[in-house]
Amino acid sequence: MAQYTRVSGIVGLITLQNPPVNALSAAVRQGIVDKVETALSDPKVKSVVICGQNGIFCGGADIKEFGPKMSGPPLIPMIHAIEAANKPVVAAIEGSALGGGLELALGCHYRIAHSKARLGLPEVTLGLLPAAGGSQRLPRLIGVPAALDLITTGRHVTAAEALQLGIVDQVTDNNTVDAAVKFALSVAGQSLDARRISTYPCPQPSHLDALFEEVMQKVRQSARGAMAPVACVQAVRAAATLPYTQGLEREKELMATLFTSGQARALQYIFFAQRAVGRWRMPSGAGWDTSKHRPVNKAAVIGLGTMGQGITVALAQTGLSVVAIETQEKQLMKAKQAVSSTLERGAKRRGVAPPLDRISYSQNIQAVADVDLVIEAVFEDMGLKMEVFQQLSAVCKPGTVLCTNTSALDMDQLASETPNPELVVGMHFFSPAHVMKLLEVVYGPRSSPQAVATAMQLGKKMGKASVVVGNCRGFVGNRMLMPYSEQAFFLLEEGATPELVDRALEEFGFSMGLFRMSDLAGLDVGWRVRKSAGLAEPREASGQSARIRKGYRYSPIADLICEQGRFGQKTGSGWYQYDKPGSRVARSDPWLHSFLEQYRARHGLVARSIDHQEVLERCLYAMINEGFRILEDGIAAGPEDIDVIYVFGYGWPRHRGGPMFYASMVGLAKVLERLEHYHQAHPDVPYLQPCSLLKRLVASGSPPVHRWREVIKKLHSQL
Ligand SMILES: C/C=C(\C)C(=O)SCCNC(=O)CCNC(=O)[C@H](O)C(C)(C)COP(=O)(O)OP(=O)(O)OC[C@H]1O[C@@H](n2cnc3c(N)ncnc32)[C@H](O)[C@@H]1OP(=O)(O)O
Repeated sequence: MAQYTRVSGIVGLITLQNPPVNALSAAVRQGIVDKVETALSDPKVKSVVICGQNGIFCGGADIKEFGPKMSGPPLIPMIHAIEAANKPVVAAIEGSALGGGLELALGCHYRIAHSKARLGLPEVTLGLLPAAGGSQRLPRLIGVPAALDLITTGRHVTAAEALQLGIVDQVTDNNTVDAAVKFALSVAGQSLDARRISTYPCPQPSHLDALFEEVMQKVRQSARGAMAPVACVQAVRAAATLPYTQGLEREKELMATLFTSGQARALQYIFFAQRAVGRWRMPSGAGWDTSKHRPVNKAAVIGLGTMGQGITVALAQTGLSVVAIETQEKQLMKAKQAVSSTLERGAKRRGVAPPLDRISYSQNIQAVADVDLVIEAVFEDMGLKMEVFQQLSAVCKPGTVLCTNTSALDMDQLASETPNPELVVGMHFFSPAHVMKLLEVVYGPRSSPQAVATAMQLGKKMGKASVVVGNCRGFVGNRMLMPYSEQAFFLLEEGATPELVDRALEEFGFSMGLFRMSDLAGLDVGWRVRKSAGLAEPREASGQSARIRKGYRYSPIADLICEQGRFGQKTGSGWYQYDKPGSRVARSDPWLHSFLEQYRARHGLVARSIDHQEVLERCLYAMINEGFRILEDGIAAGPEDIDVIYVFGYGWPRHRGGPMFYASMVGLAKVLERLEHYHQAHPDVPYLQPCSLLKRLVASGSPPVHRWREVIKKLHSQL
């Protein structure tokens, strides 16, 4: 797992070999220990180069091997032995040097990087800290503020930034190993006293306490209950205040708490889930490995409202030629200006030229005649979308993939408007589309695997976490949102306030509670959907029937709020009040509280005290229950798909791994028991009735989340 050769007569070359990313598995660590010993004991060898095979230095510790019983040589003494060597050791960094990979490089005496290499300590994103000496060496090398930034965010830096920070000694555009060998020859025999980072004093910034206090506050605010970023700050503080060996002890102590934590498990699960969703499969059996995508060089966006503008920006930033269509001249001009200034701002941030000339604007749909793929993003109205699809079918060249950016409409109905329904898929972007990472790629019964593969490939190119889902009302994300918000409305009827519900959800880790989020998104959107579904009809002001639809419990509270013209932030009031329309600071609203009291009185409801636990159980377990139904219906292929959707698109706290992973951590039997309890109390709420897949999983001993697919497969084969 590590190869050793002697090059240029006196340089020992150690090559890490563990495809695809040369992760530091037990075998690789053993290989490094053995080959370093060989090199150091060979009198002909005067210096050593460490590199990785296939153009990547090292992706860090092998995450798949993490567990209670770790075998193989530990990293800390291995890296220490390299640093203590009496012959210069040079790291030749190509591709990535991440986590343990960078820590290994920091143990070397010199670091040469290729100009395209990326370096970083992303352990925090896996619920860990750089505990192979990284939290102690990096601040000694580049100073406390820069080390805090890298370690608490886990961000990867380019070779150029690494050079500027002082992480690497040289950057090359040529063959990195050749450059490192040349460098190793030049430093052979030189003193290494000044090259061992662990012996450096840690640079002391002025106002050390204030700096740490400020960073800790920032981290606590953005981490929302995540432990790792806090531990990272504590570890760097140890580097700044303690001698190296004591700092290392502190690093070890902090890591011990993180390593076995549920948060680390959740974050590592999400790391693999994000990659697993790329291996998509449709119920027909066709999937990522059997379906070839069509090349997309030119795409069109139809409809330049907020969503269409965001999609246009995202496509242009990906390097595609884009035809942007908007029939209303005034809106076209407004959109052109908005798209251009977003592209200019983004380009300025990245220090590149804005890709303005990649976009052509038109009011005429004929302009899409030669594009490879179209994304329709007009107003959420089936009649309008059908009209657009009919026009597209007449205009587009044969084979053009037609995508609809609907969040809830039936994409199969749209497909039926075209002579080639196999070319139609949904691409559900999230607003703002150039920022939000999630993309739901929706297939209907007639969508071809090639059309799905094309949309998935485009999503990947755009840097989206793209998830393939089946066609149903709300797909996965919005479908699960229905029971979640319904429970929140019921809780208001029973005595809660928006503030109480939001506080419980935010303490759980959501970036925003449901009511604050709804105010931001706009309450009128849901109102329009409920009206078109025949739910939000004007009814008697009081009496049971006002709170019943189709025989089930319904809360008209949100409809009544909308009837008052309270659509959220944009109108200056919704579930909260705002200083003025468009203002973002939500304030508790006495009007809303007295409205709730009057509402309860009118309907004969007696307010009771509701605690955070009930808020979480009712909102989250109802949502999770729907997640199980989605799996049962085959709309999502596995729990990972649902979890990636929730973490990347709905603000679910990443350190809790997504709703389905969370259910497995809580215990499926407990989730089932609480759902049964609440369903007994509210028998007229179907979302609380435990779904049969959940019962089946509990009956089969609540297997871990990665084994649910087996149970689902068995269930489907019996249907
Ligand atoms: C204590 C803890 C210590 C000392 C650590 O080092 S923790 C690990 C820190 N390292 C990381 O967090 C890096 C994780 N990896 C990546 O960011 C990326 O994989 C990459 C930038 C190194 C390469 O990206 P890319 O080319 O896009 O490839 P993929 O991300 O798709 O990965 C390819 C497959 O390799 C698997 N992989 C990647 N890194 C690791 C790892 N450190 N351990 C185990 N396996 C890893 C990844 O899961 C892909 O495999 P599949 O899931 O597709 O089977």
